[in-house]
Amino acid sequence: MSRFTLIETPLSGLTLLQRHPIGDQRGYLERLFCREELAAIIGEREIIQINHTLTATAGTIRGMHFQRAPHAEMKLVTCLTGEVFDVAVDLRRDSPTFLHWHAEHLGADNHRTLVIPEGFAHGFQTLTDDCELIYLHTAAYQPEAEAGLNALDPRLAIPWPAPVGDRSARDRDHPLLDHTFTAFEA
Ligand SMILES: Cc1cn([C@H]2C[C@H](O)[C@@H](COP(=O)(O)OP(=O)(O)O[C@H]3O[C@@H](C)C(=O)[C@@H](O)[C@H]3O)O2)c(=O)[nH]c1=O
Repeated sequence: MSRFTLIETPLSGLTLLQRHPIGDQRGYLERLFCREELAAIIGEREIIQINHTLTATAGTIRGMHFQRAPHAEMKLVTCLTGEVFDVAVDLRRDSPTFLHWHAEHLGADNHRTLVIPEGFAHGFQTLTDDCELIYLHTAAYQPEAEAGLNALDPRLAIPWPAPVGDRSARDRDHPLLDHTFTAFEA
């Protein structure tokens, strides 16, 4: 029995997972990750770090973040409590969808995970209070390799669904892309 359906998105390599919980009278059990079932998208990568975040207030935006090469990583992003508008931006040099974004609602109720490969920036807006996300990472955290896009950059024009709430100082300071921008070394 398959625990996941893999759903392609308009951005090649960016995959949505529909998780299939196994329910009974007590509730359910579901897999958040399975190396064997996800081999087609995970390949030889290994999950080497798992992060958990709590975001207290609806409307908060975190991101858009990525790690530069050679520390680029794949992330599997899951929202276990609450609901978020989750966004990935294609930063791959020469990609036909360069700077295009794709968004999915991830939440406790829809059992969906977004698999964000190397070469994408990631961010989200909380749509409920007390959102808890869990991230599975294939590379170690490297603060010196961290980079970001401004979530409110007009060149990205991401239609955040709720009024923009709290953001970290770092995220507010990410510069806007200018007309000379062609690519990050993501
Ligand atoms: C990501 C990370 C942060 N930290 C520290 C740095 C800082 O003191 C504190 C909070 O970090 P940040 O402000 O970067 O947290 P946050 O803004 O939530 O960063 C996250 O944003 C989303 C959009 C992502 O995609 C994640 O990969 C991650 O970049 O935790 C670690 O120690 N290990 C880690 O792996």
